Amino acid sequence: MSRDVLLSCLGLEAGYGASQVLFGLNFDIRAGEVVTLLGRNGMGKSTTIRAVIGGLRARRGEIRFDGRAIQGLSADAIARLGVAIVPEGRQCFPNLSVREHLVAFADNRSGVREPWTLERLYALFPRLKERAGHLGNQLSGGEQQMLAIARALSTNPRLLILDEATEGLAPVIREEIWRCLDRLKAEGQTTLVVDKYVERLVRLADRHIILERGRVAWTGTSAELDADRGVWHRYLGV
Ligand SMILES: Nc1ncnc2c1ncn2[C@@H]1O[C@H](COP(=O)(O)OP(=O)(O)OP(=O)(O)O)[C@@H](O)[C@H]1O
Repeated sequence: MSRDVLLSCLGLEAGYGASQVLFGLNFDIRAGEVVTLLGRNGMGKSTTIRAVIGGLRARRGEIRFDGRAIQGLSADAIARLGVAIVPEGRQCFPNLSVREHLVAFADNRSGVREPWTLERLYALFPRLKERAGHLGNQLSGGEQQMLAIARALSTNPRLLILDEATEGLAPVIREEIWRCLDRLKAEGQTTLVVDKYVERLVRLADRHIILERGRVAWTGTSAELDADRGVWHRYLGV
């Protein structure tokens, strides 16, 4: 049975000043799916995400979220519709405690019956419970990343987006983040992931979208990507 489309980009074009980066992207993400956006450096992954979250205006085309065109809305309005981003570089507040990060933005944007509570977030990331009173700038890189994910979840997003969330983390911490995403997937969290670790992403995600110079060059399931090393070589340089 096909699930409802939550996010779709239709002929999306975007860029910076005179340089066009996205040349008519088309893709869908259905409710409950975990989808990755892959591609070598500079192919337009972060630019796509910026356009989706309202940080960069689409020049042409349409971005639809839950059936509604959102490409003209502010980043704030898009966030309130239930799109949460875990940005590159974590961006925790240095002078807020862990607990404050998790209560200050709490909301139930997806209107679920059992929203994330502080207790559930601490159960997902026990380390954050141990650090509840620590300030953002007293946390390790891995703890900051967990906090960034937990903070995004505290808004009960309909779509969670992670942009290079494991960048610069030790392998053991990275795996901890992946396992948390496995659990979120099992709970039905729709997620868009940009990351480099294709081997691990094949185990985590349902589908993959590969960008090549601002266009969708390949899409397929994890089984299809796993079976075609030519695609890895051609588009991902691995
Ligand atoms: N703020 C900006 N101003 C001008 N050009 C930019 C800006 N951000 C990105 N670009 C350019 O847009 C193109 C796509 O960049 P983008 O960051 O979307 O790629 P990416 O696929 O996310 O790669 P990476 O993994 O390196 O972040 C690149 O040529 C990049 O130099």
